[in-house]
Amino acid sequence: MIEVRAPATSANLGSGFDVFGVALDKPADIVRLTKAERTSISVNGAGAEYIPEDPKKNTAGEVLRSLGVTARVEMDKGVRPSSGLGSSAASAAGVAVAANELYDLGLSDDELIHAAAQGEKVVSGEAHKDNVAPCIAGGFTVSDERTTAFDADFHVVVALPDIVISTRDARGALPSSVSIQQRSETVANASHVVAGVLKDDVEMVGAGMYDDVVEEARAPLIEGYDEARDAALDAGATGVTISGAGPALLAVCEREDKPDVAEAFVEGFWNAGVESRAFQARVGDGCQVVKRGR
Ligand SMILES: Nc1ncnc2c1ncn2[C@@H]1O[C@H](COP(=O)(O)OP(=O)(O)OP(=O)(O)O)[C@@H](O)[C@H]1O
Ligand SMILES: N[C@@H](CCO)C(=O)O
Repeated sequence: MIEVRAPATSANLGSGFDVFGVALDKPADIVRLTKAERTSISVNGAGAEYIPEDPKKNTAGEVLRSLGVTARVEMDKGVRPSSGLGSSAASAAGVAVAANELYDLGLSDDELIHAAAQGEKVVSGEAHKDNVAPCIAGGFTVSDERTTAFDADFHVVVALPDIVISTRDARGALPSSVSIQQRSETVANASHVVAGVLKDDVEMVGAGMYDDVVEEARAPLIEGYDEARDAALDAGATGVTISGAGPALLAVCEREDKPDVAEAFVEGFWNAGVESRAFQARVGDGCQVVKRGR
């Protein structure tokens, strides 16, 4: 038996749509794998009632299939599904890491990320890696065919409004083309996110997250987006963006501003008539084996 802690992640960081991601120090899923002749999945915890246990419909089942192994999978969900915090990816990544250990597969991080991304296909129809990569490698990641992981240590606040958005629907809201000017602005902003991570400069990371393509298309799906974003920026956030496909919002800020930013987020949503909760976090590690047994 192998038990793995798989952290929540925040994909995109605004300008890095489908490419950037960060691992968060909380919340996390716990995934337990035991060798078995056929794959079975049981799900408990946050939003378990919305998560299929059929291996063909659960990201975990698809990952095991792509690795060519079978196992009994028990998951305790700490990351609520359809919130924008990489819930489906946490299971996919956790199972990939656990199966690698359980069956001694000897796979590299890049190979595990590729396998975990096959699980994401079950949910959104595409094998994007921007959640599974930081979930496995930790820190800040840049992914296309391969993944580059950077140590990153900055503080964030996450707001979770009482709204449900599926990744599939949020992708359906996107424009099919962008102007050449939007393209160069996005390249500049995304470059500043990477430079900010490398220089440990939260002002630069926050400013670089600005995005007027994906963010503008998705903001109308999140009631209270403008109010919550403006309130968090006024309270000291250096940048605010939709986390993954939403509805969670992610603010980057200095450590000492976290309580004010969290309060401002909740008040901003409240002023728009939307209930929410906010929590303080920081960029953290990827999947960790927490227990080994028989
Ligand atoms: N193991 C799993 N954990 C969570 N959701 C799963 C899992 N397997 C399948 N799903 C389905 O995936 C959907 C949630 O995934 P979705 O990508 O929409 O949200 P998310 O992973 O929380 O957010 P994001 O990718 O935007 O960060 C739900 O419909 C859920 O039933
Ligand atoms: N990059 C993805 C993340 C959600 O899984 C999106 O924004 O659609």
